[in-house]
Amino acid sequence: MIEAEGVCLNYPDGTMALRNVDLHIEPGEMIYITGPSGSGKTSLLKLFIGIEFPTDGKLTVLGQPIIRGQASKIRQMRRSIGPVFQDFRLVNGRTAIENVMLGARFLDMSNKKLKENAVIALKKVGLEKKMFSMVEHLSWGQCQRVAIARAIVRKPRLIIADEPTGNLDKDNAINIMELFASLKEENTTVVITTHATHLINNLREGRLIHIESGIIHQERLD
Ligand SMILES: Nc1ncnc2c1ncn2[C@@H]1O[C@H](COP(=O)(O)OP(=O)(O)OP(=O)(O)O)[C@@H](O)[C@H]1O
Repeated sequence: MIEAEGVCLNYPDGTMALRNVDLHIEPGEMIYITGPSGSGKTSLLKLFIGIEFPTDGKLTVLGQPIIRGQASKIRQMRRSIGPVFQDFRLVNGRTAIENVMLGARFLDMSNKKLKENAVIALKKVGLEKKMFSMVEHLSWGQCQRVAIARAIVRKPRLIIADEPTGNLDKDNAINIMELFASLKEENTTVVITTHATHLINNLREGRLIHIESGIIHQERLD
C-alpha cells in the first residue's frame, strides 16, 4: 500500500521536515501518526498524497512512485485515496450532501446511487439531520464530519486524514475513531495524524508512528 525507503523531505528554505523514513504499510492497516507541532506529520501525509515529493529516498503509494514529472499518473492514483484535509476544503454555497457527493463525482455511478451512498456516509458520521444545510451554516466540527463523509463515500482503498478529530467533542471523536477502525473490514488502509493519544489507547488496535523532528519511531498496538 505504502513503501518508503530512506525518504527525506527538505523544503526549499532548508527545513529538514523528514529524515530517512523507512515504512511499510499493508492493506487494511490502521496507522496513527503522532508527534509535537512541527515534527513533520502533515509533511508525511503530503508525500503520501503526492503534493510534495521526496528530496531523497524512494516512496511508492498504491504502486505509484511519488516522483516529479508523473502528474497525470499521480492524479489517477489520488482517485483511490480519500483525503481529509486540516482545512476541510468544502465548497461553500453547496449543501452537506452535495459536498459529500462531490467526493465520488468521478466514479461510474448513477446520481441516485451516489445520493444513497452520500446519505449512508453522512449517517456514519452522525450528520444525517444536517444533510440539506449549506456548509457555511455548519459548525467547525460538523464541517469536519462532512469532510470525513466525503472521504469515505468513494470507498477509497486508502484514507489519509490530517487531525480528523481535531474539532470534535469526545463522543464524536470516539465515533469517528471507531468508524475509521471499522474500515479494516473492507480492507481500507487508514492513515491519520492525531493529538488524541487518549483515544488511541482506548482502541488498542493498529500501529502508532511517532515523529520527533522528522525522525519516525514505530510501535504496534495490537
Ligand atoms: N512549505 C513549507 N516550506 C518550508 N517549511 C515548511 C513547509 N511546510 C512545513 N514546513 C516546516 O516543516 C516542518 C514540519 O511541518 P509539518 O507541517 O509537517 O508539521 P506537523 O507535525 O504537521 O505540525 P502540526 O502538528 O503543527 O500541524 C516544520 O518545521 C514546518 O515549519
